[in-house]
Amino acid sequence: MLLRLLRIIWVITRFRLDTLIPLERLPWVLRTLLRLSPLRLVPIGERSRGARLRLALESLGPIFVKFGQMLSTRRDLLPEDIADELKRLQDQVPPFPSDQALAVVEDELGMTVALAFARFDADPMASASIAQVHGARLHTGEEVVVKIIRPTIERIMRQDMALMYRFAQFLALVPEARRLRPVEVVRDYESTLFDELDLHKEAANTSQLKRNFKNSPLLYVPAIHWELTRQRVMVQERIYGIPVADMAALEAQETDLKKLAERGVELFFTQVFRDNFFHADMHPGNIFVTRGKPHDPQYIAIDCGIVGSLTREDQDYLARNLLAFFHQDYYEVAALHIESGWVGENTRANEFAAAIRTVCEPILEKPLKDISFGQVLLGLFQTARRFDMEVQPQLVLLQKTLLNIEGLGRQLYPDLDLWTTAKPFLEQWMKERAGALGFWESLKRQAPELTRRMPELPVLAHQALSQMDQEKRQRRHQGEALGGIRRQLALEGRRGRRLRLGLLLLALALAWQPLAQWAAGQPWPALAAAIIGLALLAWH
Ligand SMILES: Nc1ncnc2c1ncn2[C@@H]1O[C@H](COP(=O)(O)OP(=O)(O)OP(=O)(O)O)[C@@H](O)[C@H]1O
Repeated sequence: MLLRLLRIIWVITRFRLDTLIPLERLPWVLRTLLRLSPLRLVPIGERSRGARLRLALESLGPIFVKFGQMLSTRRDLLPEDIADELKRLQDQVPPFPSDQALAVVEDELGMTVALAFARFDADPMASASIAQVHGARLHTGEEVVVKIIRPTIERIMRQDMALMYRFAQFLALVPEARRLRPVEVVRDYESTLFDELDLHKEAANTSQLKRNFKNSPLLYVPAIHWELTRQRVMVQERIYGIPVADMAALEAQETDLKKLAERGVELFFTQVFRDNFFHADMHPGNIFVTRGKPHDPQYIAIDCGIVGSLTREDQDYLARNLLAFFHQDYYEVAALHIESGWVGENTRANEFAAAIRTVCEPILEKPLKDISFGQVLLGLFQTARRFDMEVQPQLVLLQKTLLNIEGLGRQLYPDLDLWTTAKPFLEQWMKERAGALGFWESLKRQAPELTRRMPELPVLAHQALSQMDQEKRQRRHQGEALGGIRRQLALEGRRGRRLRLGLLLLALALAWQPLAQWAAGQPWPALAAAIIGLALLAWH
């Protein structure tokens, strides 16, 4: 640990990462310390601040490289020049030796490799910072891939994460850096990183995605071999699709690229709105296209380590905002945020709408084919943050996925009109949400809570009625001074009675079962008193 810390200090010195912190904004103690530190004797060199940060992360190893890659997508937090540089980060990690791979497999499966597989390829097909993939064949003759977690990665991860936390805590002391929420960012990273360590989770996500798209023309997901899957080993059906970035191969089989690009958008919105379960690591390396179906192109997805799902509120937020944007109704966007408490209730809708307009108008000015949903959402999050809205990590994950999907779609078919492809999805979803189906769904969801609160309903109904009466009396009092309002009051009185009766009936209907049980155990006088009480309540 100490050695690792010393190495990090050395890297910070060598790449003069201290220059990323604006000295003038530091508390005076830190400022003085840094001014006097021998660090400043090391020349900065000609490289930009982004390039120095990138090189520093690369020299600190795969966990830091992955962290940098994750940061590069947080354009809502980082300056553009740094985000651009971090995007260039590559994790070039050498594969681990095949005898170590075999040892992990045998240890996890509790049997020899020869017993589990008819063939196991010693040379890996791919090797990344956390896992390595080998080809193999089962005794049934089926070709599979075996994904194996790097043997020492967990220990390195724990060490590096502990250091990253320390560093984030230090950064949080600097007022300017606190805005970047360093500790939260590291915590987010930690949870996705450790999720990737457990291949059981990835396998479960894969199975779920497969079930969601069973028999779908949009997506094929290779099957998991559960009997050979453990926490550090996952065995999956091998696929032979065309990598989605291989334009030459897609064109050679005359793939309908327009359809493929549109299906990408459709796939994304189906995952987000129909299933509320989306693959959140949609980079081109994880997406393939089925061979031999050029006019009915189907995607294949692998690597479901990171998935996302939204709360119903966030789903609602997303759909309503995207539609409002689509209609360029910034005031509606602002009102939505205030109404649902996403930004402080003292926010002025006008000011907020103006701020959103400033960010989004230049984006929406472009021709449809150049508009990016992801950019629009990013602009919204950046603005909302200025108005003290806490953007949920799952929404950020979604926004990143959306940017990926758009990038992918436009690369396949540059004229892809995302809005037109997505609009029917959003509108259909809003219709279902607002219509009878949505009401039924929400009733089903709330049923347990309603049953729990049923016995309280008569009391709650009585409280509501008393309050209505009190308000009516107050208004009548004011109304006497204003003569002409009487007729209005009479009308309201009738409406009030109807409402009261309705409420009482509803309360009785909902509380019927517990009331009947209670009544069965009561002596006559108590029951009679209860009936008289209810009658008075209705008449009052
Ligand atoms: N089911 C499969 N069939 C064929 N090839 C596969 C399959 N699964 C993985 N691969 C190959 O192995 C590579 C790495 O797989 P995967 O993305 O699952 O690993 P990873 O360690 O998470 O990599 P990364 O971090 O780069 O996404 C893929 O790009 C693909 O070439």
